[in-house]
Amino acid sequence: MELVDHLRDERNKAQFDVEAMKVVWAGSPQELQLCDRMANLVANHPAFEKLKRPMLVRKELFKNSLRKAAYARKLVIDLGLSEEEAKWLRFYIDEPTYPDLHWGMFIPAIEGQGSEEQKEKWLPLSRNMQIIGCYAQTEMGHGSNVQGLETTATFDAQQDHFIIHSPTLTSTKWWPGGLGKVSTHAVVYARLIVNGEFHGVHGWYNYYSFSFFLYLEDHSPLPGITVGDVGLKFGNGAYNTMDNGLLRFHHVRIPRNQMLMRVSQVSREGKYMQCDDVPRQLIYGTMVSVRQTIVAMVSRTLSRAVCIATRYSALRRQHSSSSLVVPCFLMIDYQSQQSRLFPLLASAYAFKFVGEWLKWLYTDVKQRLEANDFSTLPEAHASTAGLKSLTTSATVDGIEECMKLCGGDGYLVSSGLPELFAVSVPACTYEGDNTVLMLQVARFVVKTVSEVGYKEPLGTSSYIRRLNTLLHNNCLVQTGEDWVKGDRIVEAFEARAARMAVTCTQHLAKFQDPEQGFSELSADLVEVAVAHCQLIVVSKFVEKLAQDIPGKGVKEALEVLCYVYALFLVHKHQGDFLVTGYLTPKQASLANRQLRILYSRLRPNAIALVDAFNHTDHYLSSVVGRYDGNVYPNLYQAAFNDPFNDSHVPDGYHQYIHPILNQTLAKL
Ligand SMILES: CCCCCCCC/C=C\CCCC(=O)SCCNC(=O)CCNC(=O)[C@H](O)C(C)(C)COP(=O)(O)OP(=O)(O)OC[C@H]1O[C@@H](n2cnc3c(N)ncnc32)[C@H](O)[C@@H]1OP(=O)(O)O
Ligand SMILES: Cc1cc2nc3c(=O)[nH]c(=O)nc-3n(C[C@H](O)[C@H](O)[C@H](O)COP(=O)(O)OP(=O)(O)OC[C@H]3O[C@@H](n4cnc5c(N)ncnc54)[C@H](O)[C@@H]3O)c2cc1C
Repeated sequence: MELVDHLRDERNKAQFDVEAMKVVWAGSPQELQLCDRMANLVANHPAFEKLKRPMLVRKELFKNSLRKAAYARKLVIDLGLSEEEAKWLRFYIDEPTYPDLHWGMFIPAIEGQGSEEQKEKWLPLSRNMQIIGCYAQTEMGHGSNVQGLETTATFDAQQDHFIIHSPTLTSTKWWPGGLGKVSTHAVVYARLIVNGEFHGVHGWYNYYSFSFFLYLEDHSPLPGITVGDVGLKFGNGAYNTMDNGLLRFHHVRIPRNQMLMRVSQVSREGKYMQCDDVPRQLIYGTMVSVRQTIVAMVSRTLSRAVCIATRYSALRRQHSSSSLVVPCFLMIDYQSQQSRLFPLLASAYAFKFVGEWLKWLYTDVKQRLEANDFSTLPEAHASTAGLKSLTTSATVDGIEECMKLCGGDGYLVSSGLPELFAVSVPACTYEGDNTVLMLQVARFVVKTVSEVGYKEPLGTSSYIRRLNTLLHNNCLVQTGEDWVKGDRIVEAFEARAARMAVTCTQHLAKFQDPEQGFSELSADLVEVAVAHCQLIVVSKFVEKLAQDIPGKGVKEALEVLCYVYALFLVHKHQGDFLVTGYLTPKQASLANRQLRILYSRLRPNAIALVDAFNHTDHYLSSVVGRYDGNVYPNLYQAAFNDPFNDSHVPDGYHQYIHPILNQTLAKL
């Protein structure tokens, strides 16, 4: 049977080489080939079917996800997949499960915080999955406030043991993924006590991680350990495939050598030693690593929602403004639809490129750390924290907007958007609450501004070197066209970030107690951090455009996306640009006018730009976002695939409807 492409006309409008854009999106031809192979492996394997997921009750859902993870492991072994291939395989299976934490946090924690001897012992076992681990940091009473952790690890020199204890209810480990039912081991963060002394009790660094066995061979918990799942979470299916756990210790003994000992050590005699030169922030290193991974991945989540909403918008017709009866307008041709959709499309590309850059930064920092060069750690912390916060918040808001952009059908589970939203929302909280992370960025920016004159700002904060120019030279834009110049755009974002940072730093200086000032000004500080992070994203997009980008029309299409992203932000945050005095109202309105022109330039390329994401229908799992655009018959069929439509007589009909119809309610 011949397949009809309902989006063919839209695809024919493309003004660039879609295959070349696929390479740009993937990062390289090799990455494209790798992702394509893994996506299709998953799409064509019946074990990874996922449409029924939202209909399953928790226990079935969980069993189903264990089955998928086991199949995935089998594929990894049978096909001899590399760790990189296995990572993409998990990604396309598209179901949060314990291996995410095992590979994403447990192993990196041992790599980053274990001594050479410990790594030699535990890493092979972990990589072969002979042990399965999780990352148990958060407690019931202490999430963002890592300094408040209460779990204790008391050294017993006589027996060469640590005694791990949860002294209060609020010290219960709470939330760790994979902990509830599956993990055999955990990296646990605890407060260290040696010879009756808390180490660095007033410092921020008095927490140490320990690797633990949690279970006996029959998978019953070890004596002194209480473990379970925290309970059902938001959304059908969604994150409920993960066993986020709770864990309590009652004076549990573990050998001394299970303390991860790269940052500090406790000797056989009970002597506490900090390793020279190694900053204690390394204890937080696993979080830096995962925040970077989240940024690298989140653009794909947004691209998925945008792909669905763009395809549906390019198919569905509504009435024109002149005739309320004849349906003739494609939704995508409404200016108002474009002004909501296209900035999200541009954001997906922007986040992809900033994610690539962050990966580079993190790789560089990791190499330096291995050589005991810790100089770029503060920038890595600020950039990973800030970009994790910025991109996950924008993505989650973007998915919700895409749902609305599809009208009522976006709200159907079969659109794929509700579950995508539910599974993505916690990214704003896990791995650091987004506001708390922005406050970390603000600390970094304010500190950099305060140190001007005696410490050279580096990397992403190097614009602060030109503080004088940025504070005093206002925008030179005179026409709309002036707004589509890379260096002009970057300068506008630099000036806005610098001016907001300086104003806040000056306000902070008026407080006698800096911490009180920081707390009182925290809402403004978050805005400073957002401005700094948006500058990073815009400047990395502009830098990307300066590279050699092969393929007919590819660079031009990306330029439009870059300016849409930047000018949308100028428009949305025009208050910042105006209040700081950098822009005049006329220049702000020129930016908005130019934005409308850019939307019309983007319009013919819209479908091709989402095709370039190369998403399979399996990954999208959306009736309204299907590649062939054959939406309506499939939407109709999807309704009848719902088990609720198996019968016209639902459970309870005879019991509760008949008495109403027959006027026999009194018998109930
Ligand atoms: C396809 C598969 C992909 C797999 C990916 C896995 C996905 C898994 C999904 C979910 C997993 C979720 C896991 C978790 O949620 S784990 C728990 C995460 N918890 C948090 O993130 C807690 C957030 N809180 C903190 O990070 C900290 O408490 C804090 C906010 C940073 C504050 O800490 P503290 O009060 O101790 O510190 P100060 O503010 O006083 O800062 C002191 C100085 O240290 C610097 N600093 C802080 N953090 C770091 C860091 N991480 N790295 C480097 N430096 C750091 C800070 O800047 C200060 O420096 P200064 O120079 O100013 O003294
Ligand atoms: C799905 C999911 C998976 C998770 N997986 C893991 C895991 O594998 N391992 C693990 O250890 N943890 C895990 N967590 C826990 C997660 O890291 C914490 O939820 C997160 O760090 C936030 O902490 P909290 O929940 O205590 O929120 P809180 O810190 O209580 O924050 C609540 C509110 O207070 C505000 N707030 C808090 N502190 C400040 C401040 N200093 N200044 C201004 N505002 C503030 C926040 O902005 C937020 O609005 C997971 C959480 C979820 C939801």
